[in-house]
Amino acid sequence: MSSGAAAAPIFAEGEDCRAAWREATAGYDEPDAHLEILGKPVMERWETPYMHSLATVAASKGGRVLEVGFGMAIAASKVQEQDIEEHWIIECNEGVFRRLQHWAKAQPHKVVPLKGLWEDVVPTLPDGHFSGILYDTYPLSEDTWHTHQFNFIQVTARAGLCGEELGRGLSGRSSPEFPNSFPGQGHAFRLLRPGGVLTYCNLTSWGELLKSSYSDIEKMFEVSCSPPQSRARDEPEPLHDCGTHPWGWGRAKGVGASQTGARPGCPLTAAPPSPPLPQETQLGPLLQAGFRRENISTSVMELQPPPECRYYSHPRMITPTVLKH
Ligand SMILES: C[S@@+](CC[C@H](N)C(=O)[O-])C[C@H]1O[C@@H](n2cnc3c(N)ncnc32)[C@H](O)[C@@H]1O
Repeated sequence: MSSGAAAAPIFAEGEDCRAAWREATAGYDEPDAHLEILGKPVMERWETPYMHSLATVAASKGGRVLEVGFGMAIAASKVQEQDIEEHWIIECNEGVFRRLQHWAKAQPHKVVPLKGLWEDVVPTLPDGHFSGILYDTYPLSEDTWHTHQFNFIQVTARAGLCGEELGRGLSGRSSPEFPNSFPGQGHAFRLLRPGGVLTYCNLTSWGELLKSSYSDIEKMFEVSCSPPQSRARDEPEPLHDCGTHPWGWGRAKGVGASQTGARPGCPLTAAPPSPPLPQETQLGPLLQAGFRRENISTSVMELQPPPECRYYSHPRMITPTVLKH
């Protein structure tokens, strides 16, 4: 790959691959070292130790594991080596899904392949169904490049609900659109049983942030922020800006008020937080979804990507472990 290609941004301004992604060719190369879809570097074999780290966390509680995004089956194969009962996998691309079906036939533990965008499949899955979740999909548009994982993690916002109601989960009612999505619970939190574990990544985002904004990968994940002290222990993090994080998270493109159903006149929108945090802060959405700070940890591994990798050049990679109490 030329250095020109290496320097090109992964997404051009306004680029949106959503409509074409499902039918697009899954470009696995001959040594099975790379997967490209619509010219995007979706998955590469050098990530193997990192994928194994994520898979080990996701399978660490045994039971039924949900994996979102199949790619090259690197993580999935590691999950299958663990002491689990079932392995449910969501994948939206046709070619990748065919590979998943073929791969599933040879696995030691039951595989449940689920075809479609996770945004369509996840709301159909029952509450508390999984002991572990591994979320590793791919941004399908420039506007979700840095934030798609938050759509899976953060509290579901519904038009007509003020941020305060959502943050406290007061209404506790589902919507006809998403019968299994309750305001006050993000998808990940809802799907996990108590004691279950979530792990996830967005390397296409994190690789970019580590080029442009951060040199310390743990800082990139956490960014220093202290939750308000006055909150009761069991109370979820309140929202701000009708669906945004109280310290400023959520005003990023794609997760702003228009998407989260902001209600004009919501008193929380009147006072913008200060100082705002960068849009990519990982901790805020996890806390807002109901996970507790003391149950969120990370481990860092050394792994040098090959120089030709377009999306990641940092020599360290971070594995989150997020336990549901
Ligand atoms: C980075 S790869 C996953 C790599 C995998 N963890 C591995 O070890 O090989 C991301 C996968 O997520 C799929 N994907 C992207 N967006 C998705 C969505 N919204 N719903 C379901 N699958 C999605 C892509 O087609 C791709 O196969």
